[in-house]
Amino acid sequence: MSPNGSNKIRLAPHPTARGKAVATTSLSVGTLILSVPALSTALQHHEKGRRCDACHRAAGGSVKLLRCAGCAAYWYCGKLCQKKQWKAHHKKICKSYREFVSSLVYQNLSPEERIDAVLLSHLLAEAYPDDDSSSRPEDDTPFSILFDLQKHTPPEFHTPPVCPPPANPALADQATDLYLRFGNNNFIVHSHLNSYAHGIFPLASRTFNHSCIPNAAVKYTIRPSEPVSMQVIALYAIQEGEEITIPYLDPALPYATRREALQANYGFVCICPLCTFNETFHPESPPARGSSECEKLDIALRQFALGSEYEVKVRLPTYTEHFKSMPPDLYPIWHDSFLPTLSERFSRAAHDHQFHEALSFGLTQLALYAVVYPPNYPQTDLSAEGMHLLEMAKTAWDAWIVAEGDNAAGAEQLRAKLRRDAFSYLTLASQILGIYGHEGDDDGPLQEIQVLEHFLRVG
Ligand SMILES: C[S@@+](CC[C@H](N)C(=O)[O-])C[C@H]1O[C@@H](n2cnc3c(N)ncnc32)[C@H](O)[C@@H]1O
Repeated sequence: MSPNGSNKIRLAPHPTARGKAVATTSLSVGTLILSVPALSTALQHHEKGRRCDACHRAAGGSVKLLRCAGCAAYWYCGKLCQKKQWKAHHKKICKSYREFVSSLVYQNLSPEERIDAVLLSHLLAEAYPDDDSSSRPEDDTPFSILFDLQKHTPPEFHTPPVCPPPANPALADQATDLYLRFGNNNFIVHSHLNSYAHGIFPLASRTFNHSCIPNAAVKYTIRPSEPVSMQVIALYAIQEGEEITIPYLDPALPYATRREALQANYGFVCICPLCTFNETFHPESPPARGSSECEKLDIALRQFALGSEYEVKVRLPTYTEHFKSMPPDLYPIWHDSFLPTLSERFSRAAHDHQFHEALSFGLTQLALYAVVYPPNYPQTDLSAEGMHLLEMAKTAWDAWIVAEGDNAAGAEQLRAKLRRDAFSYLTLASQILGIYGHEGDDDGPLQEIQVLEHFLRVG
C-alpha cells in the first residue's frame, strides 16, 4: 500500500491542479482502484427515518430503525451505529438539533444548503470535540488530509449555520475554513445511481481530478455498522503512467453548463479533449422533432455512432474520442436542446405504450451516449448508458408482450426480432453494469437484469 491508500496509484505533480493520480501499473477494465470510507455524511431530507444515519442501511425486512430519544431526528439500525455516531459527533449536536432545524436561518436555506449545514455541523463537532480551535489533527488521518485540500473561495459565499452555534469566534472561523473545502470535495452519495446523501471522502478528493471523458467512475457500498465507502472503478483498460480521472459532473451536460459549473464550484477551466472539441463551434438548433430533417439527423447519428448495421449491436464502440471524427452536419446534436428533448420523447412514448416509437428514440439516445460517454459509462444525473440499455431492454420486452396476441402477417417475425433486441440490450446492460458492479442497497439493476433474462428465456 502506498500513502494514497492503494498500490495501484501514485500522486504526481500536475501543472495547474497541484497533483494528479497516476496508474502505477496497467489496470484492466473493472479494477477496483481505491476504496475509502466516508469521513462524514449527511442524509438528504427525504431519506431521514428511511435509512440508518450512520451506516445508511435502508429500513425494511430485518432492518428496523431506532430513533434517537434525545433529538428524535436521527435514526439508527442498531446500538453499535448509535454508539459510534454518538461518539463521532452526535453527543455535541443532539441537544440543540431540534431548535437548530426550526430556526429561521435554517428554514431559509435551500435543500442543498440544509444538507451542507448538517454535514458541516458533523465535521466541526468531530474535528473539534473540545471546542479547542487550535488543536491540529494528527498526520495521515482523514482530517489531516481534509485540511490539506485546496480551498475554493467563490466570489460570494456564506458559511451555513452550524449546530450547535460555535462556542467562540475562532471556532466559527474553523467552520468557515472547513466549509471552503466543501465546493471542491462534497460528493453526492448514491444507491443504484439515485442520490440519497452528501459525503466527505478526503483521500478521494486529494487524489482524483476531473475529466469529461473519465477513465474511472465512483460507486458507494453500504455495510452494516460501517461508514459508507466510496469505490473507484476502472471503466476501461488504463495504461501504466496514465492519469486516472473521475467525472465531477455529467459529461452529457451542454458544454457551457459544464464550463460554468466547473468554474463556479471548483475554480478551473476543463481542457479535456471533449471540452477542447466543444469549444471549436457553436451548435445550431436541431430541426424540430417529428420533422423529416430531424429523422435524417437521427439516422446519420446512429450510423456514425453505432455503425451502419446499427439496429442492435452486441458490442458498443469502445473508442474514447470518437466525437473528434464527427462530420459537421451532425453538430446540432451538441445543441442544449437535443438530448433533453430526445430523452423526454423516449420516456413519454414508453409511458404511453408507444413502444416502437420509444425504441426508435431510445436508439438515437443510445447513439448519442456512445459518442459522448467513455466506454462502459454506467451513470449520470441526467442519464446513463448502462441504465439506458436496461430501459431499452424493458421497452423491447414490453413491445414483445404487447405483440403476443397479434396474428397479422409478419407478426411472428416482429415478435422474434423484439425478443432478440431485448436480449441484446440486456446483454449490453449486463456487461456495462457488471463492470461497475453492485452499489448501495440490496437488489438493484443487476438483479433486475437477472429477472428480465429469466422471463425472456421462459417466455
Ligand atoms: C478534488 S480536488 C482534486 C485534487 C487536486 N488535484 C489536489 O491536488 O488536491 C479538486 C481541485 O483540483 C483541481 N482540478 C481537478 N480537476 C482538474 C482539471 N481537469 N483541470 C484543472 N484543475 C483540476 C481544481 O483546483 C479542483 O478544484
